[in-house]
Amino acid sequence: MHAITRSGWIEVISGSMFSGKTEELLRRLRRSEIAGQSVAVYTPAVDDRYGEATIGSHTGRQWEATVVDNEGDGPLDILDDDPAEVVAIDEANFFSDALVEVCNALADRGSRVIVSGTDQTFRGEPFDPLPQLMATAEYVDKLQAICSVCGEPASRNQRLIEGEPAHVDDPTILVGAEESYEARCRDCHVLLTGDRPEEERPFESAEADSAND
Ligand SMILES: Nc1ncnc2c1ncn2[C@@H]1O[C@H](COP(=O)(O)OP(=O)(O)O)[C@@H](O)[C@H]1O
Ligand SMILES: Cc1cn([C@H]2C[C@H](O)[C@@H](COP(=O)(O)O)O2)c(=O)[nH]c1=O
Ligand SMILES: [Zn+2]
Repeated sequence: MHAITRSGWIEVISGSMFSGKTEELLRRLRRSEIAGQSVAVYTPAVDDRYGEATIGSHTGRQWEATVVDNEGDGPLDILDDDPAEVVAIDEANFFSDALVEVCNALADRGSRVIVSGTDQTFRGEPFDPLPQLMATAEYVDKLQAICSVCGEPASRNQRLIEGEPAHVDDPTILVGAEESYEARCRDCHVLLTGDRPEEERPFESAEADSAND
């Protein structure tokens, strides 16, 4: 916390998938631990890629975490825990907007809050609640990966279903890594649009169905 005001602050680490967000989060946590600060790490229940109670990078580094219900008011549970000096929340893109309130309440109480998450959906649209977190934070780092097609810096998340670009109507949430996503630049990012025959839809999209009602 700040010495004079005793308030904390929010740091956001964002950018495309594979850009090193989790590695950077783990680096900051290791440094906090070396400094002898108390650290609490949270991960959403939806993301079980690295085992339930850990956060993990694409290179295999891990850190123990508390699993939090990411839906609705679930993130508010974090406020019931004793406030740690450093509070880290990974995969912020899976949480509801309640996470913004939680991060601000923790910072008001004096914690250094480090939030990591990708800021764009596979469509290239803002991925809530990252825009709100980035606007409220004191510090924002936006990282880029390497475009899998051309090798330029990559800001976008290319979703691939059975090797083919995803369709604009596909659901927003699809947990995954290399098997379903690539980092791509603006120029190489591809999104299928237009009508598709029912049998070519790789999976049912609740969002598309409700939009068609
Ligand atoms: N296209 C890519 N661009 C950059 N790094 C990549 C790419 N694909 C795989 N990687 C690996 O992913 C690591 C970053 O992993 P991670 O921190 O988990 O990223 P993020 O949390 O942003 O998804 C890199 O250090 C590199 O080893
Ligand atoms: C673009 C996009 C991503 N996701 C999911 C896929 C992964 O499980 C995470 C991002 O992980 P990372 O640590 O940033 O590599 O988000 C999604 O559900 N929908 C999307 O549009
Ligand atoms: Zn490219």
